Amino acid sequence: MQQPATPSRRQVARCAAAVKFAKYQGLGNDFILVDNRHQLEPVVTPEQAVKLCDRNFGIGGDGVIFALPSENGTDYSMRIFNSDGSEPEMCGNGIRCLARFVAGDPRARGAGAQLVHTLAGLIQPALLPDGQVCVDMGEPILRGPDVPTTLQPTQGEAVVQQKLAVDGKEWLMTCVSMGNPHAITFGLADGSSIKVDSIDLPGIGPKFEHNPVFPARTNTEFVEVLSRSHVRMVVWERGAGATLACGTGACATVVAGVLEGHTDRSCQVDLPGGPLHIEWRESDNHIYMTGPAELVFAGSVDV
Ligand SMILES: N[C@@H](CCC[C@H](N)C(=O)O)C(=O)O
Repeated sequence: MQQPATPSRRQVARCAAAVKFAKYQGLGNDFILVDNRHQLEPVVTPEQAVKLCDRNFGIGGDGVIFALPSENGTDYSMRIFNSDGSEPEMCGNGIRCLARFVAGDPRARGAGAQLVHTLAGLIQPALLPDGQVCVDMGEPILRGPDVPTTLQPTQGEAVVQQKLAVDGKEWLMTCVSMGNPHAITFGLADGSSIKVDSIDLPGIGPKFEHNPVFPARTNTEFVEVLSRSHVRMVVWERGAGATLACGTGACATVVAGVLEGHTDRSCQVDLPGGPLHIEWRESDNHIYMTGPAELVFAGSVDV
């Protein structure tokens, strides 16, 4: 009779690997955060991230985010896996959450600024006395679907709408990169404006995300203008689907709003999960995003 195979020590160790995590949310955009500063390689693989993000069989989240060892003199590095296992360059709500997580005590107030290395360059979150986090997100990059161009302040008035046919309609899109790609629409080529309540996100979102004009896929923002300093936005995220908020998406929305002449440089962006304040500062061409980040719970999970 064949004996049942005895698992090797290595297999046992892998089965039993417990990963400590904290789940945070920024306006309902929720993440599983892991302190990975002891080693360069994330302790969770993209495949394991998909399982951890599953809302029925896992912890549940829009992504898994790692604080990694410092690079280039920064305080630490950040990487993220989307809930589909893909790796984006940046995450605005996520970096606010990570900044509070790394600061230690989730109730810590005003712990000062951090310098974080990301795949989108250097990003600087600062914890505010009221518990919110203000992030210097760096400079936006304006690009059409294929040719990236660094956006200079002197080009601030340029209109960059491009027509894109999706679902039998011609959408006017402005594409802005915050390190990760965003396609923003305020309306259709026939002159009609977006009403966010009438957008069928699950129906239409994937048709933008996987449109061949976006070789790296895209995040898509549908924006309704309430005033020059106040917009509503819903988002279909690359690799995560409909989320309650998207920080990089809110930043890209205000850049597009300024370029298309809809908004001022300082603007409140209302998302399904709540408001973010965005300022595209003229003096340095950087975008500053301010919003909340809250601990949901912490624990340990076997991967
Ligand atoms: N929710 C994030 C963006 C996360 C990355 C995005 N799904 C992508 O693939 O680019 C944010 O708050 O910015």
